[in-house]
Amino acid sequence: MATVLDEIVAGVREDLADAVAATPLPEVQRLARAAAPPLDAEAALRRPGLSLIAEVKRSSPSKGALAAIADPAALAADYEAGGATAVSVLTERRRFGGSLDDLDAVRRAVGIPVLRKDFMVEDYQLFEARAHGADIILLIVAALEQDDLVRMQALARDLGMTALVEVHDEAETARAVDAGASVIGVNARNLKTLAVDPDTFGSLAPFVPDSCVKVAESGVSGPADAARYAGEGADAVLVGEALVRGAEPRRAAHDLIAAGAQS
Ligand SMILES: O=P(O)(O)OC[C@@H](O)[C@@H](O)c1c[nH]c2ccccc12
Repeated sequence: MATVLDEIVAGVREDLADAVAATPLPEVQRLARAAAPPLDAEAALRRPGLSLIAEVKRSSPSKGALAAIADPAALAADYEAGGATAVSVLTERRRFGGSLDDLDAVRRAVGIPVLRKDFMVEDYQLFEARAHGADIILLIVAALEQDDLVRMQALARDLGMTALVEVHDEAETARAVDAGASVIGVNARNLKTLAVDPDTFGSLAPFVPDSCVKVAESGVSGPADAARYAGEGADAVLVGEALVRGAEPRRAAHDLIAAGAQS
């Protein structure tokens, strides 16, 4: 039976065919090489203290519409002012309501690294991310064959971007490490069932080498969750829903970082 992840990837592939028809690969490659140089996101994430990757997220497959984000640039600027290390922008259209327009708006608004958060299954999408100013791309191990994971990670590096390699279980963590990932994200949300298990990070962190940046993704509802992940060894937390739903994203970002620093 097709999982949610399979369905999302199928939709992404359909949209991708339209993108390639509109802007063929050689053109998107040219735009990627011509873009302003990428920021060193990995170095930023390695700075002491708990880093926050704050997400611009309109909808999710599990909860539907999360927030009417009228001005993604203003939201991202608030995240930066609150001390976020990087901004994640969901660009997947069908289930998350995102777009490359959101990425462009955020890129213009902030001076910190920007993550293109999408379901990357073709090299084309990496060039496209770079052309739109991304410094970080997401590679979901569960959505990729090992040779694709290895090749796409190398391509991200070649383009000067950082790959955030996402895992959900021990086997995927081993694949990420084998692929030479230097930034590993443990997603507490199972992309097959959409359930969040807050113990996922703590149980997988011991399998992530200390040389890697460890990112705890999903299910952070407030400062206590950020502090817990920091205590379990997270270098960074990736937070979406709690930030977009709140009234004061700048303060909320600040409070998450402060809680991580204390633990
Ligand atoms: O909104 P949350 O629970 O704070 O989660 C943010 C982020 O971890 C989540 O959006 C996410 C993590 N990995 C993904 C992969 C694809 C789409 C979305 C995601």
